[in-house]
This record gives sequence, C-alpha cells and structure tokens, in this order.
Amino acid sequence: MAVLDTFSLAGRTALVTGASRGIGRGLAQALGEAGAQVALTATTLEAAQAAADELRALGLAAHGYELDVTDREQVDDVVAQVGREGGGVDVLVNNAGISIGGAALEIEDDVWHRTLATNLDGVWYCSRAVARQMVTDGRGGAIVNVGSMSAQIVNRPRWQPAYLASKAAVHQLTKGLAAEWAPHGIRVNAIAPGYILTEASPVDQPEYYDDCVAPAAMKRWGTPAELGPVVVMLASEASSFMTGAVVTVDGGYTLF
Ligand SMILES: NC(=O)c1ccc[n+]([C@@H]2O[C@H](COP(=O)([O-])OP(=O)(O)OC[C@H]3O[C@@H](n4cnc5c(N)ncnc54)[C@H](O)[C@@H]3O)[C@@H](O)[C@H]2O)c1
Ligand SMILES: O=C(O)[C@H](O)[C@@H](O)[C@H](O)[C@H](O)CO
Repeated sequence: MAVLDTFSLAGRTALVTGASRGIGRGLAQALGEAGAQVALTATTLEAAQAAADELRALGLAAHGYELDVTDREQVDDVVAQVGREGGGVDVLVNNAGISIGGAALEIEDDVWHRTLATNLDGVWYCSRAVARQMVTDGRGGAIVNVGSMSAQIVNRPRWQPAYLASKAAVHQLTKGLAAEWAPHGIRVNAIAPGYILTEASPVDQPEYYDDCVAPAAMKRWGTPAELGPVVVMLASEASSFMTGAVVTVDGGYTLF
C-alpha cells in the first residue's frame, strides 16, 4: 500500500465525543476528510446535529448523536446505535473533557467528581462499550484518547488539580487498555496537546502570553486543525505498529 493510502479512513466509522466545538469539532472534520463516516456526539442533540450539518456541507459523511459521556447507559446505547447504523464503530476518539479552575484548598468536592466523571469515567465507559463491540464483531479497531501535557506538567497560573489528575490517569489508562486489547486487534493511543486555542482555552488573550505561549519552544499556541493529522495517523493503518503511545503535540512546551 502506498504510504499516503495508509492514512485513509475510507469505509470506516469514527465516533468522536464532545465533537460540537473546539478540538473535537476539528478532529471530526479531519477524520471525515480522511474518508471516515463520522458520528459526532455532543451533550445536546441540537449541537451534535449542527456540527454534523457543517461537515455534510463540506461534502463529508456525518451524523449527530446526543451523548453525555458520564452517562454509562447512554454511552452503551449510542455506541450500539452508531454501530448498527455505521456497520460497527472502527474508530473512537475520546475527546470530551472539562477543566475547572480552582485552588486545591478551595474547590468543592463537586468540581473534583465532575472532572473525573467527564475526563476519566467518560473515557472508560466509551472505550469499554466500543471495545466490546469490536471484540464481538471480531474486527478490531483504533481508540485515540485526547490526553494533555497537563498529565506531566502543572498549568499556571490557573490551578486545576482535578484536571491534572484526570489527564495523567487517561495516559496510563491508554497504556493499560492497549496492553489488554492488543490481542483483539484494538490499538489504543493518546495525544498530549499543549495549549490549543479553543473556546475553553482562550490562549490568544494577552494575560496567557507569559505562562502559556512564551515558554513553548515554538512560541505560539496550536490549533485544533494541527491535531487532526496526528489523530488521523493514530486512527488509521499509518500507525499499524503503534499502541499504548502518547504523542506529544505541544509546540515544544514540555521540552524545558
Ligand atoms: N484546548 C487546550 O489547550 C487543550 C490542551 C490539552 C488537552 N485538551 C483537551 O482537549 C479536549 C477538548 O478540549 P477543548 O479545548 O476543545 O474544550 P471545549 O470545551 O471547547 O470542548 C470540550 C467539549 O467536550 C464537551 N463535553 C463536556 N462535558 C461533556 C460530557 N459530560 N459529555 C460529552 N461531552 C462533554 C463540551 O460540550 C465540549 O463540546 C478536552 O479533553 C481537553 O481536556 C485541550
Ligand atoms: O493543557 C491543557 O490541557 C489545557 O490547556 C487545559 O489546561 C486548559 O485548556 C487550560 O486550563 C485553559 O486555561
């Protein structure tokens, strides 16, 4: 197979969580451009369908589904539905995540629990539901988790202890599931983005420059579009011998 053909996702179905905006929206579009039929999921059906409409307007194959990743029953139902409608889920991108700021001595327990529920339990529920389907179908597949450089560094000046813990857990869960599911032909990898400009991460604002932009070797923030090619690689045969890897995409922020 010619090298660029190994990146093709033609004939595959990809499910993306938190796909209505930001990084998830960008990744959904990249997967669609690589040829996948994309199931865009979001916490409201309206947001999911609006994002799917945008992709279809670009000539891509996309459908929207309501999915709150903290709701295990809904996860199982949506994965089953996407599987039925798309001939099985071949690619799962666990993107949904929240980061709530607050000092450790001050945050409410609710912040801790909500963060872990979304960023970690959500990855667990979605991965397990998709892997069960992949194993039952005997087809294998690829899971890509959106981790973070926050698994290894502490963001400043905004403290977010639950977020840091959740992303470190996602990286290690990636490795654990990769080891367990390799015999089933399921590869599990993660990306660890640095600062990416999104609604949740307004790093173009001047107050972020000193801590978030200047320390990166490339002295800039990244965009969701710059994560797309990396995720397409991890989702496709282009990374056929990769599993359990965490690929850093941070403009050199964590070099120092
Ligand atoms: N932006 C960055 O600098 C950056 C860096 C590293 C990692 N990340 C990670 O990338 C992912 C996307 O971040 P973003 O910057 O695009 O943020 P964002 O807030 O724009 O997007 C997050 C999406 O997740 C969705 N979401 C939240 N809770 C959910 C739930 N319970 N169920 C389903 N969906 C839910 C939101 O509705 C939203 O659409 C997150 O996992 C984040 O931790 C972001
Ligand atoms: O590195 C990351 O994982 C992200 O940048 C997060 O830390 C948040 O997006 C940031 O806290 C927003 O201010």
